[in-house]
Amino acid sequence: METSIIKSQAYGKDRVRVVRVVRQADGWQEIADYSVCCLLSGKEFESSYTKGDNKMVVATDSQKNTIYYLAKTLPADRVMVPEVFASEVASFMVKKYSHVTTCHVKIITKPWERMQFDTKHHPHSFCREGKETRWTEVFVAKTSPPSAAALTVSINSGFYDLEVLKTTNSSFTDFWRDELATLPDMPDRVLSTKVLCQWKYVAESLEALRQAPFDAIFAGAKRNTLDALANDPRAWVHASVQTTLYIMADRILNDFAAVDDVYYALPNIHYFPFDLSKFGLKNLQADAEVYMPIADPSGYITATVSRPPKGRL
Ligand SMILES: O=c1[nH]c(=O)c2[nH]c(=O)[nH]c2[nH]1
Repeated sequence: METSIIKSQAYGKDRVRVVRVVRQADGWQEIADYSVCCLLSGKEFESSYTKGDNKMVVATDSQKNTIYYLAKTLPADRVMVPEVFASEVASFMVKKYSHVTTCHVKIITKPWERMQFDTKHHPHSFCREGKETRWTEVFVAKTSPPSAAALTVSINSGFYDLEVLKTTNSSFTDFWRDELATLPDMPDRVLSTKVLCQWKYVAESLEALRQAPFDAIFAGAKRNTLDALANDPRAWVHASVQTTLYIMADRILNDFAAVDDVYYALPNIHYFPFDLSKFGLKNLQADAEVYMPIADPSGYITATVSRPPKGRL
């Protein structure tokens, strides 16, 4: 006789690859290319885990079908923005099935960029530039007591794998010194990182959330990340990865009221000047020109940044 209890459960389909094309009469076409994960939870699924009873199980195959069905039947503007499409899928599941209490939808996008020839954008051809990957994660839940009419929603979005490098105007000096510290002060160094940036949206309702400028926020988060790293004129911003991270996040919070907090994970991928003194060559500190990138280990600098409590919207 089994005595264990289910503490939590969620099941569904992962890596549902769906591509939606929007064709305009003048030949201009848009593409959205997604990998979708859809997971359902609810008390009534417990017996499928504990008793071999599948009666309440919405097959993961049906969940996959629903994603394609919605990609076809929803108006294009509810499919082409990943946050909006994820919200549509999640709220559809929660509303359609009375025994589904929460639905979690994650979308990873494939960033096709429109081809450009002599500054002219091509109407229907795209290429993959191999840059960052945009993703979003939506949770829709029935409020308690459960009611299909009232849903709570939360959205996290972000991007990862934005690889950047700068060859000067980054430093790391005046850090804690003790018998375990061997790193010399680095008043100027190569800085390289692979940015993971994610942000949380604030909204009263699904309807209010639909108004958020998701695409502009994604573009702004990326722009602020690059601009803070490359162009911020204040020397202290470049004193460490920590300070640069803080300024990146602060800029996003200042630019976008719909963003509640911003999380960054910035690996500090070390590029150490190679010591060539044995060959009579100066290549350290101010003489550094030849570097050895170190795959492992890397630094790993993270923080979540938000507005101060009273300054929140
Ligand atoms: O920007 C940096 N922050 C650190 O905390 C750190 N630690 C380290 O060894 N190098 C660096 N660089």
